[in-house]
Amino acid sequence: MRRRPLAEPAPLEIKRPQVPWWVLLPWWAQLLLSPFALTWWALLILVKLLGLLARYPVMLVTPLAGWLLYRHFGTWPLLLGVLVLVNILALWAGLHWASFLRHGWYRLGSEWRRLTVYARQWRTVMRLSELAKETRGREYRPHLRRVRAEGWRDRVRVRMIPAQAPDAWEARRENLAHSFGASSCRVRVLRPRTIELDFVHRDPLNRPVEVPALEQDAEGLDLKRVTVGRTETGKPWRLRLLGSQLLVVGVPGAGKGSVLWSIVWQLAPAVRAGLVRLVGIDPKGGMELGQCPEIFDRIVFDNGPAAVELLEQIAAEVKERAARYRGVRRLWAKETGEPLTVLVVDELADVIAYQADKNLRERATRAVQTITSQGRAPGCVLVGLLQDPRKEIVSFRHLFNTRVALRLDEPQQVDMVLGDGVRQRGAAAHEISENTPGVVWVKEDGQREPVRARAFHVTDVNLTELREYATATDATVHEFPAPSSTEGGAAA
Ligand SMILES: Nc1ncnc2c1ncn2[C@@H]1O[C@H](COP(=O)(O)OP(=O)(O)OP(=O)(O)O)[C@@H](O)[C@H]1O
Repeated sequence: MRRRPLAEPAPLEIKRPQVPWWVLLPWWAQLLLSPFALTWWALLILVKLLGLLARYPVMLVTPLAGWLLYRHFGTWPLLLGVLVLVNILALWAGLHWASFLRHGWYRLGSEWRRLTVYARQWRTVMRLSELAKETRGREYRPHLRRVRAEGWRDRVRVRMIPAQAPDAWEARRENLAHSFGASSCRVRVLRPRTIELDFVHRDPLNRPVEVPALEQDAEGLDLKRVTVGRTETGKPWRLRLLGSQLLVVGVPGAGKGSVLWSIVWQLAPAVRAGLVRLVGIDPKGGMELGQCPEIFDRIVFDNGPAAVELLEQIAAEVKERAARYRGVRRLWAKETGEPLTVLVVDELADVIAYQADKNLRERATRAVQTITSQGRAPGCVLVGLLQDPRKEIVSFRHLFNTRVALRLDEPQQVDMVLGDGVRQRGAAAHEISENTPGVVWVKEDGQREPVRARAFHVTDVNLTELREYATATDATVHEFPAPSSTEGGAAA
């Protein structure tokens, strides 16, 4: 009788050995193909070497030049060469620190960090974080492209593997940051299949940005590029006011006030010169705008009938100006002979959503919609501040073409404020620290990339200065040219 085995044999758990196809060719065919194969390999090695040279030019060329100098001329010329190089670099740094940092120090830093951090660990991190995939014996691994170190962050460009989406990287941001020794990691989509990872080491916006001195006249002010703070790359944060409608959203204490006062601060010379007219509504009883009411032409401190009437007057002004400009000009300019109207509504929701009187609420909503949808060309700008960006509160967010997200609670709120896909490009407003009020993510229509910036820190002392400035009597008033006969005729 046959005895049954005690246990089933385990399935064979080894990989089938794979041999290259050319091994199976007859020897004469291999001999015939060998010159082509050798040329191919030589070309491959050459391309690899050129690739290395392109990635590490400073780190390869400098020692190579030193070695050649030493071989041909000896030790002293080498030392002399090193001395000359050090002096040139010191002179460069002394004369133009910014360009030395950008093209010298950061260039070397990029190569160094690529070699010692990213290239060294790339394969392991990709495999362990399951961003590399294996199928039918072949491994697909995301490709490490350009690395740029900028001191506070490293920008690492990556080509994703087929069938991969940026979401996979979004979900592993923490893992990647820890693996590469950064404090956080942002994912930005550059184009199909190519993303850029920002490995942030420190926040360049962790210190408040001081307000500049008040300008005495409005000569240098460009209403399409009003500087209201500094971006994380160290450049001025410029907001487009002319031709814009602005929505500023943030949780309480996020620093909405600083965005608002930075705008007013920079507009003050134009207000004094009569080029800009500021109108304000502060439903919180003047807690915010009441700090410097003198700068406003008209101001209302509640969300009742007075606020609604003011909104309706501005909406009527929009329509009247639009009728006059029709066929004459496409956008407000100084030459129209009338000021740009900037309407600031602190806590917009109090006027259009929380007002208990349905009639007032609806009238306010209609007026705000008219201003935001038609106000751009006739020179009426709405700066609306908001805590809650939900659709039930403001259903016409799309009418604001510049959107500023301060600190928010949830990722969904970021999408509501900045629009779909902007968070995927790195604008993580829900991750702004409580310790950095005034830090924002801004998205302007027509600009692909969102910008991270910090508004000026406008203190109580600055606001006192602004009050004095607004009430000073020695201001130079801008002389508007007489409106052209066509515009005047249309108005009549
Ligand atoms: N840009 C900034 N730089 C430094 N500190 C700031 C900045 N903006 C605001 N702060 C500080 O953060 C705190 C809250 O700011 P602010 O009152 O402007 O917030 P808010 O969003 O307007 O709050 P709320 O909705 O309650 O009015 C204040 O103490 C202010 O000094």
